[in-house]
Amino acid sequence: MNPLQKVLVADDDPTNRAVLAELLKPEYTVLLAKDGTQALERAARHVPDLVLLDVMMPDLDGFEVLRRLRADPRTADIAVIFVSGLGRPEDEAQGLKLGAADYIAKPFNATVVMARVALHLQMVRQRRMLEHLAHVDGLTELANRRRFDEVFAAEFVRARKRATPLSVALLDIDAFKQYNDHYGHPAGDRALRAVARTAAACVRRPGDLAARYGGEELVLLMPEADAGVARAVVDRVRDALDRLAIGHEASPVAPVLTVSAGGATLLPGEDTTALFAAADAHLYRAKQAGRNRVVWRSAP
Ligand SMILES: Nc1nc2c(ncn2[C@@H]2O[C@H](COP(=O)(O)OP(=O)(O)OP(=O)(O)O)[C@@H](O)[C@H]2O)c(=O)[nH]1
Repeated sequence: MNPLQKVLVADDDPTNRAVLAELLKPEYTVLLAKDGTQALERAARHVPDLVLLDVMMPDLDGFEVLRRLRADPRTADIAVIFVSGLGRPEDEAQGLKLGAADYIAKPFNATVVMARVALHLQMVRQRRMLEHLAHVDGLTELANRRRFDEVFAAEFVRARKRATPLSVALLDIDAFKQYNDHYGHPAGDRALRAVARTAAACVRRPGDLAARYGGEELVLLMPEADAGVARAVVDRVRDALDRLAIGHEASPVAPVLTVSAGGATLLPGEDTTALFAAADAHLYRAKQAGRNRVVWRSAP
């Protein structure tokens, strides 16, 4: 049992709240809400792993609270169990149709509540693990290409809607084949992890994403960064790698591991495919021009 998992108990009856809190406290972090409004506010602020939600509450009823939780991206995925005095099958069916994980009728049995809470929290952990595996590259621990594609599509929509800049940079390790040939594949893996860590440490703004696009190619997604800001981020990565000074005796470019980078900032009328292709084309130019440099698409 993970003591850090958070359970929010939302019930207008102080006795019910106290009973549930006492039950849950030894094993979970318990948060309390005395009505629907407070439940929504606490759920958005603390993002609990599970909500035990009363149905009949004075301001917003539990069904409405669940609808609003689902409508807010911050709380949409939180598991909800209804704990309700409405014990008719149609009430239970309505709760489950709205997307509740479970429905417990009052008066409840403490052992059954605890067993169901444990079961649903285990499912939450398993779902998170699957999401992690689906989104994270195993070697570098950066976001993987699938995750990048999802975030790129979402950030593109946001950038268009808000008329804010969106920049993409592709980074490719120079002479990495020679590195592997010279130092061996396990050392190549370590170097790749070091470059990934360095890149991740340099993209620090909320919304920024560093991902492994494939092989020895990383991609940085920088929402709200214009070309100047984004290029400075790539320069930071290159400076940090310089300081790290991972020896590369076999490189024709420098005695240490270097990267080439190509970047582009979204133009009016451009889609994600064209923006990515522009960054890629400029990476190619950086390689052609001798590697160990950044080439950014100039503004038209
Ligand atoms: N160790 C290791 N090597 C990888 C991994 N993914 C890709 N590579 C290697 O990266 C190398 C990429 O080779 P190339 O595409 O020729 O690129 P390069 O040698 O860096 O040449 P330039 O990019 O033109 O400077 C190949 O030897 C791949 O085997 C990985 O996960 N681990």
